[in-house]
Amino acid sequence: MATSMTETLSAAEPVDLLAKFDPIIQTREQLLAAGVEDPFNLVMEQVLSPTRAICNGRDTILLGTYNYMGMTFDPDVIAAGKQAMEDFGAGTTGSRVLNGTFRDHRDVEAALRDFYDMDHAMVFSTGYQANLGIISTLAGKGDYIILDIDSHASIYDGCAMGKAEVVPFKHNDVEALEKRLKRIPEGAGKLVVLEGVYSMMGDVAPLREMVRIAKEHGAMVLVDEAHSMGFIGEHGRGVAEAQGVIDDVDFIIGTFSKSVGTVGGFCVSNHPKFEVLRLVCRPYVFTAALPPSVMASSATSIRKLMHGGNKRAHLWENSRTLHKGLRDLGFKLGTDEPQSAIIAVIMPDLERGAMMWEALLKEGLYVNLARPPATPAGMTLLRCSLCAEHSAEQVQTILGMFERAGRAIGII
Ligand SMILES: Cc1ncc(COP(=O)(O)O)c(C=O)c1O
Repeated sequence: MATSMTETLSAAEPVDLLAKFDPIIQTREQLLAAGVEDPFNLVMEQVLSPTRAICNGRDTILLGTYNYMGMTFDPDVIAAGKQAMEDFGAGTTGSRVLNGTFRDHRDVEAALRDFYDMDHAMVFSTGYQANLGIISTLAGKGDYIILDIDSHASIYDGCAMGKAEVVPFKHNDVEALEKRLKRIPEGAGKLVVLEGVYSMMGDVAPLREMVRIAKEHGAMVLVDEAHSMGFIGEHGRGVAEAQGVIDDVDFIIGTFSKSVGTVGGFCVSNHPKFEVLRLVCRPYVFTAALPPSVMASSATSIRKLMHGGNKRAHLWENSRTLHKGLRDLGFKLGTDEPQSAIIAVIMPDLERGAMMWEALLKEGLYVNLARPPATPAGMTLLRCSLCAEHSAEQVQTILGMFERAGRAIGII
């Protein structure tokens, strides 16, 4: 006898594939029940400048964006995007290897080659996809990826996709890296993956020593410079440049979603066979290319970043002032000295971190509430990221807000 469709569907109770996330749902509900505003429900209703926005109805200083160089509102960056949208339309509707390569995709890759003084540049839809694509394509089954344990999720996902053997080492520990490299079988393919600046704590990698050790052991080196492009190093090329090892790095990964102020990701390299990656890298081939407007804005921004000397100096000044001010107030910080534009304020626990985050928001300050699993060692952080457009007065205002909120919550 034939069973009806409804009977068949109601016969078996489905295993709820979302049930494994119950602890996350509970933590969130506890915080909401304690009256803490939902950090995931923040809406930028109007953006007034790179450093100010109306968020959830409040005029707010932005101290938690990656708009390090304030390029989102640069008039030339906006004009280039508008013009490209008029000339080429809103989107590409195709992969780079089919109908998705427009004039501005070529141009942004030329801008990247000039910026890094490298032979090859390949643009992806995001930095996440750049790591996913480049790492999974370079290192596959039988190869080894030796990576800092605090690496960004996109690096881990790239490793998982490629199925290489993953060998993590203790964060920023040169000896641990060497030990791991020594254990890898002779003749195996090896890719050492590092970041210039680690985005949770804002600390910088000892690339000079690490790149040397990697090379001594016959490994290729990839450095993700997402959080250093534009303001670290003599030409803003990042930590590898600042530490004098950029010529020994095989692949640099970067993103447009931070200093460049748009969206997109990239890899630059001097490797003579680099261009083959365009044919074999799945997250490059099997997705639509970014709109020409985004590419034109990005190219303009990158070229302006090449001449960003004064802005860089001001960003560093802001970073030093905020770091010293917070330390003097008694906050526990992620680094002893400011090493980048990110300053991590370590909270005693998630609950007080969330309360502090909310108190700051009520003061009119937005910072990132960073929590496990994104953070190292289960820490809760209030992550402050500075912009070259923050004025000296704004930095003082920010310190006043931290002082009031910190005293109200009892953290200082
Ligand atoms: C180190 C690092 N790599 C890659 C990415 C991904 O960049 P995107 O936002 O372009 O996907 C990020 C984003 O935060 C990052 O911090």
